Amino acid sequence: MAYQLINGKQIAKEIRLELKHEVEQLKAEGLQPGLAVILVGNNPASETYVRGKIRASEEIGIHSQLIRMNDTITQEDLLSKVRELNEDPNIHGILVQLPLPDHINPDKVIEVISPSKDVDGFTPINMGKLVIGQRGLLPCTPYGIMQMLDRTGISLEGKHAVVVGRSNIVGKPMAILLQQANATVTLCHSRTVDLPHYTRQADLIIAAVGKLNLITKEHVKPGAVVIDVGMNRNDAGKLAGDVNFEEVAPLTSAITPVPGGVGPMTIAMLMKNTVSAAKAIWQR
Ligand SMILES: NC(=O)C1=CN([C@@H]2O[C@H](COP(=O)(O)OP(=O)(O)OC[C@H]3O[C@@H](n4cnc5c(N)ncnc54)[C@H](OP(=O)(O)O)[C@@H]3O)[C@@H](O)[C@H]2O)C=CC1
Ligand SMILES: Nc1nc(=O)c2c([nH]1)NC[C@@H]1CN(c3ccc(C(=O)N[C@@H](CCC(=O)O)C(=O)O)cc3)C=[N+]21
Ligand SMILES: [Mg+2]
Repeated sequence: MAYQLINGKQIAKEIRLELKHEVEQLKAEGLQPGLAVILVGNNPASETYVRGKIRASEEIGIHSQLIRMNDTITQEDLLSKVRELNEDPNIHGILVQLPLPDHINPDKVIEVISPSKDVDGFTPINMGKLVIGQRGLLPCTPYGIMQMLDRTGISLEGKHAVVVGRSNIVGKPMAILLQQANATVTLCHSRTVDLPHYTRQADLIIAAVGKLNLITKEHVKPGAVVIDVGMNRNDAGKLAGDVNFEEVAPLTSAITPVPGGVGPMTIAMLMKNTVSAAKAIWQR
């Protein structure tokens, strides 16, 4: 069966181009959006992702500042840095790259980020707004997936969406957004008994676990749409998702690849949130 390969890389490129034009206009009016990225330590995966974020900012014309901190830094010093950025008028978006070293409590760090500069959408205020349906900054990965589905013309109304993974940064906000788009949502996790029983009923599967090849052909109903959030390394050391692409893709009506699917959308939405934050802060 022919399936549609959802080209997240291309959709993300289009969004970045739209943002570039918007930033050109804002700059002409005297506003340059600014993003600060804090990277603690030198985890190689984090280095790659942060580089992607800085590169996208430069391309769009967003002022970016990369703040590197040693992994021996104290939690208090990290909190002070965030508070300083909260007060910096040239910075409209603050992102603290996760994961953080074990001696730092990520919840404490996220909590001090000003909600109006929280371009990850991770603060309790923005998470709370999401849950009660108020406008706020949305978490980039679920937001990017919603944009990707929308721009691909995949409707959600009345569909059964099964989200696998319940993290605060992907699975949980994803389930909320899908439900707000009138899908019927099932949220699965590591204690789910008989995962394929649920995923086989899905019109849309969102796999956000972090386990190579977790989703096989036995998990998928013919014609389903499959979105792969996972970022894993396979035996050959290559990036691969949670979905066994080779065997699953022919069963689907549409599927995202890894790389080139959800990842680039996440970065595009970070850029979108930074522009939105800049406009909102500027207007008040
Ligand atoms: N492309 C992108 O832009 C992004 C990709 N990622 C990637 O997505 C993946 C998930 O990230 P994240 O949400 O942060 O990960 P977490 O590790 O925080 O969460 C993983 C979730 O998967 C669940 N889980 C674990 N094993 C199973 C299983 N066998 N069956 C069903 N559910 C299971 C866990 O359940 P429980 O709650 O019970 O522990 C948990 O809810 C990772 O590969 C990450 O690298 C993440 C962010 C952005
Ligand atoms: N505060 C915070 N915010 C995040 O948004 C955040 C985070 N911490 N910690 C880690 C996860 C992971 N994440 C990704 C972003 C882009 C790609 C991405 O661009 N992936 C490319 C490939 C990149 C490569 O080649 O390695 C792709 O899928 O095509 C992947 C993963 C954001 N995260
Ligand atoms: Mg991807």
